[in-house]
Amino acid sequence: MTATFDTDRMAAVIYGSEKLASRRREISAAVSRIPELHDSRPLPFMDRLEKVTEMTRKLAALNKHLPDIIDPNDYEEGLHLYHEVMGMEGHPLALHEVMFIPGLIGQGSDEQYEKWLGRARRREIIGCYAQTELGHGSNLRSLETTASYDPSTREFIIHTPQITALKWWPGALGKSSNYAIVVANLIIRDRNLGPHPFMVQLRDEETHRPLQGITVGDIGPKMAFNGGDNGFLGFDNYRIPLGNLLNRHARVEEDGIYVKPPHAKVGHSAMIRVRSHMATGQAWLLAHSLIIAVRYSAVRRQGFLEDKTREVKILDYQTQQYRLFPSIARAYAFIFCGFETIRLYDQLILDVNKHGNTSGMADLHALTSGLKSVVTYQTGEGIEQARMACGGHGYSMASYISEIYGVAIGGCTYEGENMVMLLQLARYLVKSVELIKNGKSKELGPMVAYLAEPDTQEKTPLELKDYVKLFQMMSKRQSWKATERYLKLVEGGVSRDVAWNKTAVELTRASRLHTRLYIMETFIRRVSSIEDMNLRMVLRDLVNVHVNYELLDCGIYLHDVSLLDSIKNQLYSSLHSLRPNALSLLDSFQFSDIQLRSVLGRRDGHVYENLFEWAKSSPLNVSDVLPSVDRYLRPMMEKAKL
Ligand SMILES: CC/C=C\C/C=C\C/C=C\C/C=C\CCCCC(=O)SCCNC(=O)CCNC(=O)[C@H](O)C(C)(C)COP(=O)(O)OP(=O)(O)OC[C@H]1O[C@@H](n2cnc3c(N)ncnc32)[C@H](O)[C@@H]1OP(=O)(O)O
Ligand SMILES: Cc1cc2nc3c(=O)[nH]c(=O)nc-3n(C[C@H](O)[C@H](O)[C@H](O)COP(=O)(O)OP(=O)(O)OC[C@H]3O[C@@H](n4cnc5c(N)ncnc54)[C@H](O)[C@@H]3O)c2cc1C
Repeated sequence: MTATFDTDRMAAVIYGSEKLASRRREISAAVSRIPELHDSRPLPFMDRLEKVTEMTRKLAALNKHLPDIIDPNDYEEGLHLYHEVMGMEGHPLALHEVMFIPGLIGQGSDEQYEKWLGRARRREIIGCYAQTELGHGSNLRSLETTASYDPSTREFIIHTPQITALKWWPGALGKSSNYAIVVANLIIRDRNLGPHPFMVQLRDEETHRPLQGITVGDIGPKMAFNGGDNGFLGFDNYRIPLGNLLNRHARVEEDGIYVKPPHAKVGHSAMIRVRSHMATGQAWLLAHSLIIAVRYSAVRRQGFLEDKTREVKILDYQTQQYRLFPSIARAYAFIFCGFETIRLYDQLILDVNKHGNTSGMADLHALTSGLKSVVTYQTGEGIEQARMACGGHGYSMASYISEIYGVAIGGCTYEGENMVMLLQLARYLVKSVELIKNGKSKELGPMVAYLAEPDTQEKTPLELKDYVKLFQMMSKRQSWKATERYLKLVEGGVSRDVAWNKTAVELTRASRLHTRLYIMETFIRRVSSIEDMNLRMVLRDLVNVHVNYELLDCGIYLHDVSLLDSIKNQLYSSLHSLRPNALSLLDSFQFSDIQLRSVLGRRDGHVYENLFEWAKSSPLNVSDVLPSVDRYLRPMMEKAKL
């Protein structure tokens, strides 16, 4: 089937500009010409140590070639080059770029930039972000690592009081990093001032050996990210200079006077940054799995429809379309709302760092808390459907989908466990409903203004604005229902914390609906703004799939469920309309075969030949008879014959 649009033009919409889309193609082509930058053999055949070694080898090769391929100051070009060469299984600089440098920029003073930023950017030093501990990840107020100020030497003494205080999980900490931003409780004269970020040298810059007072190592294999070295870290009264407290916002004077930051949570900026980028990051993972599944579904033939002389492409089955197409729509929706969220984050950082204005922090915290939770969960769902859509071959590592899944669902946990983050958004929603109840609707932010709208009669949606209206109504009702349940318990004498816990499931439901509404609205807004009518029409088909699917999926929140019948029909017809463009919508992401690392999803479509070659290359097939057969199996069978 031929698509009705040009994938290069769609790539420009996905990546935000013609220039970036074409630079991405050039970068992929450049990488394809440099064998040193390719995996030396398929990653799924490697054990953990080989993977870590391979990632480190490629990283060093990349560092060498990087200035010939990209403008080192161009963040987007760099990101693409990394995805292409390093893939998704982790590497020594994984946290350096994502949290260490941004953490230093967000929390460090100009003087501290002078000291460490240039060195970090040149990669003279490698850093990570060490916050989570063995005993606590979500509840930052219970972190146990301490940084006690000693005015006599103008130093902080960093200490791990017990095993639960060991830092545990930080990416690239175990074996690669020689520096870390360590989050520890600042203690001045026995007063605990809460978690603060400190720049800490962990290893000798010459020998790479841990410094005296530091215990550091790798935490072992994980569901994914096994090319990376997530680590543990302990401190035994380890001293660092006063100047190592990252002090753009909070300061300690030499005599121990504490100058507090303009907002209690301003030190969380590195986390907010990653959360703001997660929608685009997850969209990219979802699109990876979908292109594999849709390419395969356009080649695989199984069973018959009308024509009994030729088996049908499995992509023509309505169930296959229902399994895959709503996720294509979500991948696009996540990309578009992700870009909008990144813009909001960039604006906030400018406001905070340049103008000391922290007024937007609560809004962005609420938004990104909900967004990271919904997007990671739905991405996991979509990838798992993509795997099942490939039948048995999806289960093989040749598809690479299980690796993508493992990486993606890490996002449900890191950067704030999803339930915990949904409950953060819920606090914001409850406060908003309380404002309305107290006659202060004017104080509501624009994203929650709909919570004050009166209920109207539900009617079959015909235009996009009708879908938004229905979704707003469902979301509003759930926020009110959860708030009223919570307040009733409080009014009945239950403590706020216990009442909150007794309402928590309803609260998370409210957060999900609010976030899904935001995703839907940004998707519609972006598609409506596209000038190229041809592209806009294709994306409009995608939006139709999205709004109908989302509404059906949330149908239990409607009062009049009879509406669902017409929505079902609209969904089935929009799946059918999308079929001719489904593959090209994914081709528009322009992932190269090198980047995809999937034998099943290669562009050439020679699925069976490629799978056979892959199987033949398995290390188990190097000899016809394995030593284990000689050692155990044959003797066992011989014995049975006696
Ligand atoms: C460019 C590329 C970037 C990303 C690429 C995309 C994908 C990534 C690819 C690969 C992944 C690689 C690496 C993964 C890296 C993972 C790194 C980590 O996981 S780092 C560790 C992360 N840890 C967490 O996220 C911990 C989660 N917990 C918290 O954040 C907090 O504890 C909490 C749950 C938010 C609660 O905070 P706290 O206990 O401090 O606050 P209180 O309960 O006291 O709440 C008081 C009040 O403050 C509000 N609040 C909390 N946080 C913020 C904030 N950041 N901003 C504004 N306001 C905040 C809170 O809501 C309360 O408000 P109130 O209701 O009182 O009004
Ligand atoms: C791949 C990966 C990479 C990571 N990288 C880093 C890194 O670079 N640096 C770093 O510092 N950390 C990192 N982490 C750690 C990560 O940030 C934490 O694991 C995460 O914040 C969750 O905390 P936790 O493990 O303590 O889970 P817990 O908080 O113990 O969660 C366990 C369960 O308890 C529930 N729960 C907890 N609190 C509440 C509550 N208040 N209300 C309701 N339910 C609750 C959760 O919903 C969950 O179901 C990484 C983790 C992973 C998986």
